[in-house]
Amino acid sequence: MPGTRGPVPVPLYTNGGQRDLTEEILEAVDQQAEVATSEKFPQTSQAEIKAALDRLASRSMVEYDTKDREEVALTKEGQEIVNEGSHEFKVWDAVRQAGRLSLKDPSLASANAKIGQGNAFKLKWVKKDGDALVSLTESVQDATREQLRYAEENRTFKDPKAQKDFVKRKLVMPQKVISYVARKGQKWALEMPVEVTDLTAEMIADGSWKTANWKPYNYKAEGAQLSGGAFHPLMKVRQEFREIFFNMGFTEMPTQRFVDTGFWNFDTLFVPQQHPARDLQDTFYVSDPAEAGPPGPDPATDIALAQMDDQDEQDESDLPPADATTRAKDITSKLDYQRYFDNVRSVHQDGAFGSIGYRYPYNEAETRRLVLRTHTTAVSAYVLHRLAANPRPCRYFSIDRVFRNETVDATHLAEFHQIEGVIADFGLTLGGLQAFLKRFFRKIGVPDLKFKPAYNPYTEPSMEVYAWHAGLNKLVEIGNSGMFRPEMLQAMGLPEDLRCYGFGLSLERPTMIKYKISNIRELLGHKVDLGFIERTPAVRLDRE
Ligand SMILES: N[C@@H](Cc1ccccc1)C(=O)O
Repeated sequence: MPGTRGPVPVPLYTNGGQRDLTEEILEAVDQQAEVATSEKFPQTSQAEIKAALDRLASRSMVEYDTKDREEVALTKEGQEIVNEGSHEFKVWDAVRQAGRLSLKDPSLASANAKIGQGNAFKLKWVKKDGDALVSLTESVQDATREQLRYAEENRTFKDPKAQKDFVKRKLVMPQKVISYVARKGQKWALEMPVEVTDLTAEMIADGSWKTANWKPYNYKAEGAQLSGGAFHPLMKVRQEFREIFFNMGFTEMPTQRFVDTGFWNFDTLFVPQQHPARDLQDTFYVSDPAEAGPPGPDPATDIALAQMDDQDEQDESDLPPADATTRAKDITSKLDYQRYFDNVRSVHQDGAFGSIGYRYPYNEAETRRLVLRTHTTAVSAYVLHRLAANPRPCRYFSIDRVFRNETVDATHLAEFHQIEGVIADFGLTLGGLQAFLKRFFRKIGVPDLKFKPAYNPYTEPSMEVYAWHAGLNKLVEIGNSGMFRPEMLQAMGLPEDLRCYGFGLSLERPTMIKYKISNIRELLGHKVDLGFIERTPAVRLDRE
């Protein structure tokens, strides 16, 4: 019944009847113009006092200043002297009680007793008499003990020189003490008003929101930590690279096949079957099952590829668009895997397409062996072979895992991510590859490349790509590249004048540089700090 009800009472004060520090501070400030809180609340920690003062200061109820001063606290030894007397006092006391105290007496053996003895001589409290000590006075004034007693009570010395001396003797320790001096603030009140934080329907209806004591918004408060999924830094950098590739007209290759055959991983790329890269020390072989069937189409890859690719073809064709499965099958039907296999064997064994071959007996069993792919070029070979169904200029890329049987150290793991690009076109030249690489690396903020001739079994010429590393002050290798060999492409059934660039680099290297990580195990593996993964911000490659 609006109108019949009075304003909703907004409780002004609260704290459940419990006395707390804020209340005590308010009371103290009410009684005294200025309150030195550390003296007023000697039992309360400075951190608690500060928290209470901050609560009051944020409401302008009090103001406070921070003061720090130096105090001394007794060490264990200093406390002992206060309790029992100084070392020299103890020596004198023992001598006095004994009348004569033999120098060999066990009570004079300790290090402290030696110090005490020396001091007692200096003070003329005792003297040597033959092989014993005798007292020279009936009573003494133990100044060391008195000074320490004063320091215990007052946390300081009367004489600053004495303080220095006592610190040096490790009888007291200096300490910095922070304290606060509080006084009334602009909105002084003896009790903490309740601050309203929620606007309710009632407050709007009865107008009490106008006079309510609103809690000011704290712009300095940090937001609550979000918990939830987070992209791995590698995936963030991968996304940057993907966007660069997409912007440059590349299509992404499906790379879900971590296990591949010797055929696609090595043979199609003319890595000879005896090549050291194929050794157990370098490559992980799968033992169960150890072999695949003969080389042939992989429907999963084909359909994924058809989903992303062949859009241009579709656009140009008069036929209604077919679904990816149909298109994948259509492409497969135009490919002759047996002939391709025979061609690969011929190039290895006897030479073909202008190549003299490696001239060794080709072992078919090696082609079927299952391996964890050692490079994503295995996928590029598969995709290039499919291009033979419809040879045309195209650009493909992939960014995914590869596996190598390497000794794990600060910069190497047994698996890493390879970024790979492939460009097929008619009449490509090596100069064009260099120009492309310069453009590509400029987009990720790496100018001024250097190229060094290199060797890959599947590219000729091949070039390692180097860039100047300002931090290390030297050229560092950042990638590998080349033009795929004609006997590789022609064996696939691609036309003679269709040429192909290939290049690859690791994803880990730019990621480690961007996130300033020097040990790869901070990025991958069981030692990774999940907090780091969760909190790392996205990076931007310095895209053009
Ligand atoms: N596969 C090469 C990269 C590469 C790809 C294509 C052509 C040339 C080189 C590597 O592992 O380093």
